[in-house]
Amino acid sequence: TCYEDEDGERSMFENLLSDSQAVSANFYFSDYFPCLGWVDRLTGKLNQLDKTFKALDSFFQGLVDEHMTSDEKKTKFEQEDFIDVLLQLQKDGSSPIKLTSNHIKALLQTQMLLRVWAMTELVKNPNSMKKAHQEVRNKAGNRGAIDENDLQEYGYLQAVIKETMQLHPPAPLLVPHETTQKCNISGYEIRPKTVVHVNAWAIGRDPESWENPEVFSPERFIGSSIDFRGRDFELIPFGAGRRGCPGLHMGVAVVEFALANLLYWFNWELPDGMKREDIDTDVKPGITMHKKNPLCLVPRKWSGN
Ligand code: HEM
Repeated sequence: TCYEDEDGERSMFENLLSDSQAVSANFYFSDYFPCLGWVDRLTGKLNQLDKTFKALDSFFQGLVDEHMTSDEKKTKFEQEDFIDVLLQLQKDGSSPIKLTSNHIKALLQTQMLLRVWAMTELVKNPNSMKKAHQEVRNKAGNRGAIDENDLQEYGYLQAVIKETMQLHPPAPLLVPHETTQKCNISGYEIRPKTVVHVNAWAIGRDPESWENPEVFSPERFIGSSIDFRGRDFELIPFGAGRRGCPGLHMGVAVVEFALANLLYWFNWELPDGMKREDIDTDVKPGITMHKKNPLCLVPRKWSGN
C-alpha cells in the first residue's frame, strides 16, 4: 500500500528498510567461521550493520516515544492504535509477556508485512477477495462497523491469514536457535551449540506437505485442523515449542481486525493502466519478508450495496 509522504518520512523509512534488508542479507564470515570475524570488521561490514540497525531502531523508537509523550486524549475507537494498546499493556502489566520496547518495535514490522502480503494476494486473486468482502460485509453489515468480538466468526478471513503466512511468513527463517545437546538428524551428527536456522518459508512451500503450495488458496484451510500454533510442523510462521511466539494470538487478532476493516470499508482497485498480472510478489533479500516493489492500490469507499 502507498502512504502519503509526510516531510519525506515515507521515503526515509523506505530507504532505512532497504538498507537494513541489504545489510542483513550480506555474507558475514563471523556467522560461519567465528575466528574470522575480524574480516567483517576490516571490510567495514559490521560497522555498516551497526549503523543501519541503529538508524532503523531510532525511527521505530521515535514512533513509540511520540505515542508515550502525546497529551492528546484518545477515545478507544477513534484514535487508539496498535502502539497505544501495546504501551498500555506494558504499563498495566496485564500482558502475560513482559513487553519491552524492542518487542513493540519488532511487532510493528510483522503486522505491516502480513497486511501488505494479504492484500497483495487478495488483489491478485479476485475470487478470494470477493469471498472475503462478502464474509466481512455480511457479518458486520447491520452494525456498520467491525466488532472485534466477532473476529472468531470470520472463518474465511482467518483462512486468508493462514494462507498468507504459509506463503509469506514475515520471519522466513524465524530467529536463530542453538542446540543444547548432541543429536542425530538423518544420520548427521549435530554438535551442541550449533546454530540452527529453521526455514519456515520453504516448509510452507513443500510439495510433500501441501498440494499446489505456490497457489494462493485459503480454501485449503476451510474444514482443516491445520493451524499455526506450533503443533502442525508444516505451518510454523510463529515457530514452535518453548521459544515459539507468545504473542501469536494478539498478533493474529490485530492483523485480522485491520484486514476486516480494510475489506469492510473499501473496494480495492488497481491504479489506471495497471493489470492484475503486473502485481509481483518479489521479495527484498533480508531477514524479514519485505515486498520488493510497493503495492499501490486505489481505495473506493464502499457504499453499502
Ligand atoms: C503476526 C505477528 C507476529 C509474528 C509473525 C511473530 C513471529 C515470531 C517468530 C517467528 C518468533 C520466533 C519463534 C521461533 O524462532 O521459534 C517470535 C518470537 C517472539 N514473539 Fe512474535 N510474532 C508476532 C507477534 C507478536 C506479538 C503481538 C508479541 C507480543 C505481544 C510477540 C512477542 C514475541 C516474543 C516475546 C518472542 C520471543 C519468544 C522467545 O524467545 O521465547 N510476537 N515471534
